Amino acid sequence: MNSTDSIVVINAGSSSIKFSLYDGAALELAMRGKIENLYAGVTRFVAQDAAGAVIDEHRWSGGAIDHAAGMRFLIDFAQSHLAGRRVVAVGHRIVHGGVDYSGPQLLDAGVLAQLDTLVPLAPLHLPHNLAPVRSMFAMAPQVPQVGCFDTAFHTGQPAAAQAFALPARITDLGIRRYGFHGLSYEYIAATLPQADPHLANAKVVAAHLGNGASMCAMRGGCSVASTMGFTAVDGLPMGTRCGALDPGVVLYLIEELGMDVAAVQKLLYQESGLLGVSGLSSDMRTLEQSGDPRAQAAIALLVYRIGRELGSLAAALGGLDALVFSGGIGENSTALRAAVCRDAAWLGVQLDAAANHRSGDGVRRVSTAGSRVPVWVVPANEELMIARHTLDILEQQ
Ligand SMILES: Nc1ncnc2c1ncn2[C@@H]1O[C@H](COP(=O)(O)OP(=O)(O)O)[C@@H](O)[C@H]1O
Ligand SMILES: CC(=O)OP(=O)(O)O
Ligand SMILES: [Mg+2]
Repeated sequence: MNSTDSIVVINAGSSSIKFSLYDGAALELAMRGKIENLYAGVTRFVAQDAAGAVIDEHRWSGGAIDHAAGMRFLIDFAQSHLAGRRVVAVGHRIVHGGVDYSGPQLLDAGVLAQLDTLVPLAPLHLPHNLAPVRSMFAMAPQVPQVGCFDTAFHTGQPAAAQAFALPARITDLGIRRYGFHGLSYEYIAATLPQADPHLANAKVVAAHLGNGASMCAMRGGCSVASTMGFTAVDGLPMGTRCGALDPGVVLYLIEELGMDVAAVQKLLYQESGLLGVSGLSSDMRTLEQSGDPRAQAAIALLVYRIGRELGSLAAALGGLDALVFSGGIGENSTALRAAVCRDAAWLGVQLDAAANHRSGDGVRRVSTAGSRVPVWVVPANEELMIARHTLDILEQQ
């Protein structure tokens, strides 16, 4: 890697595509951009330079922008802003690695074919994660591409945390709990001890609350348990996903309501969560600004489920030394942080109202000096983890 060599990172989520450009072996951020609200009423694109200054913005209305159109736009944008840089690798977030991929992986046609078989385990994500890899191979076959898996960080969880109480012949097929948002948790695990060295070996629960949402129990920076399981529909209610559900509900939907697999999948992944409960929107900002009681009911259900999971994850850890908020909601919603922390007072959590409201976009502590359990906000940075893993793989070639 010399100073004009760069790594491109692509993080295709369920409702957004983020990209970042990192320069040289020090992985200095040169530029980042995001298309958000794909498929929704107004899709927004914004690109920023390393200092955070906006260098371009764009809006589309009418729900016309899907993942493919978003990627085409981003590729055109990135190509016209490379300014003499040489792209030496592209790193991708890939949501599911199944049983076979427990670390970053150089991608090729064989790996892609294997990952295609995991699409039913992450229908909202994996097709959108894999499509840009194929477009890049078609455009620039000589540029190495690296896949970084959301599931990888959780592979060291204790056996009990990974198990469903199903017969061994089913478990042996790989039907077990995996956990997701691993790149986000890995970044938090790396960042928190820098903010407070006392937390290096601590029992930490981190909540990644974005359009997809999960929580992770970490001990000494390693994943011990997660609210997401076999798929990213488990655990907390999300923008459009239902979260944990009695499996009997699925049987009832099929047997008694006559729904087929596609209809059940659409209901659980795209019509539930904040959108389904409120009947209004999957977007937390919209719900918070709404006076409609259904919007408040949806937020209250999310807060309730976060509180229940927090107790469960603290039990998995045998205690709680710190609580971390991340993701679009966790970083920005002061009201949600306040509600969650109020309910978690019994665990020794005491939020500092002024610190919670103070605007800022860096790593920050938002609990009182006397709070037994410190509360931190750590802005998600899955992209930096992907860039680091991609560089590691490049250096091993
Ligand atoms: N200022 C804010 N207040 C409350 N919620 C916010 C704010 N900014 C963003 N959000 C919420 O964050 C969520 C999107 O999170 P994000 O992590 O960007 O999504 P993704 O999982 O697609 O990457 C949306 O529900 C959005 O409304
Ligand atoms: C795993 C997952 O839910 O991802 P996202 O938050 O990008 O939807
Ligand atoms: Mg996300």
